[in-house]
Amino acid sequence: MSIPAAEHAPGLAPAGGIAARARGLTKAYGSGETAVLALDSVDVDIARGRFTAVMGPSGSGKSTLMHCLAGLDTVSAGQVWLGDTEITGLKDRELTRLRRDRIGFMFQSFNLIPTLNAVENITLPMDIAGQKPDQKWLDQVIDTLGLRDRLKHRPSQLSGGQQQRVACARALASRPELIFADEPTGNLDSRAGLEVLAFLREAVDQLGQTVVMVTHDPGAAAHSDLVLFLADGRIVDEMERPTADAVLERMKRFDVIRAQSDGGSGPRGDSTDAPTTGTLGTDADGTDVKEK
Ligand SMILES: Nc1ncnc2c1ncn2[C@@H]1O[C@H](COP(=O)(O)OP(=O)(O)OP(=O)(O)O)[C@@H](O)[C@H]1O
Repeated sequence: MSIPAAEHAPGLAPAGGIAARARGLTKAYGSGETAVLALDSVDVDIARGRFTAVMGPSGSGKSTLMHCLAGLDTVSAGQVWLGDTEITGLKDRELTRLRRDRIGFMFQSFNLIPTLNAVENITLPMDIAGQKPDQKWLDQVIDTLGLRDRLKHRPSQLSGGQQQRVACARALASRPELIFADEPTGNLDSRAGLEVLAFLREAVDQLGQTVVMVTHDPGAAAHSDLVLFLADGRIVDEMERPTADAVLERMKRFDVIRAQSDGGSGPRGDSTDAPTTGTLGTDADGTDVKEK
């Protein structure tokens, strides 16, 4: 169930360690009549050691939020911190190093190097950085992800789910402060998607990692501890201990509001990706494959 607004503003952590935070985060694309306000003065805390999902209709600003929090995109106004480091204002070079050393990434397309085998892909970012992996940690990650007997395989010799597990291990290898996953199950069938979600969950529960995942899928969001809901570039709600059904119900309300306000179309994209009951179908806890 949604947390009543009276307790604290949606997106702000009540207590505990903060892995990343933003204040007044604003991102505009373009200028003049074609300008789009992708993020509208967002205040958000990402709690350390938790699994946070970000949901919202298409064009609501989910990817932009992730990119700005991860230092992959510049902001128009406001401030972003990773831990105690303010990243807004860092030079490109410093940002590159910060991303490399302190953040792990997973994307819908697994982004593995086809000519490298699994273990080479996993350690590639650290190799590029000239860092030696902590072998004990690496072993733990590899075993947690069930990749021990696949380490010498190239991506083409692995299933989609296994490839995403390699990408997950690559994101975890340097023991980053924060892992950003953008639709990590978007290219997987529901079984492989479930597997990856379970591993992300384990990364949080057993390895103490912090994960932020953008998703369109209520079933995927149900694996998180907290769902942040974005609409029109703002965090409008949050849900602790989400279930797929509760997330789906919340997403449907965006459809209703949109239908009431603009008849179903607007400047931020002319469709919502809030799933219908049908997309959940057989796997309320699973994932559905979404075209982007
Ligand atoms: N590079 C860009 N140039 C111009 N507008 C952009 C750019 N990137 C995003 N936008 C706009 O900013 C808004 C937010 O986009 P964003 O991709 O963050 O939304 P999203 O919630 O991730 O959408 P989706 O669920 O469809 O992936 C949209 O209106 C989008 O059209």
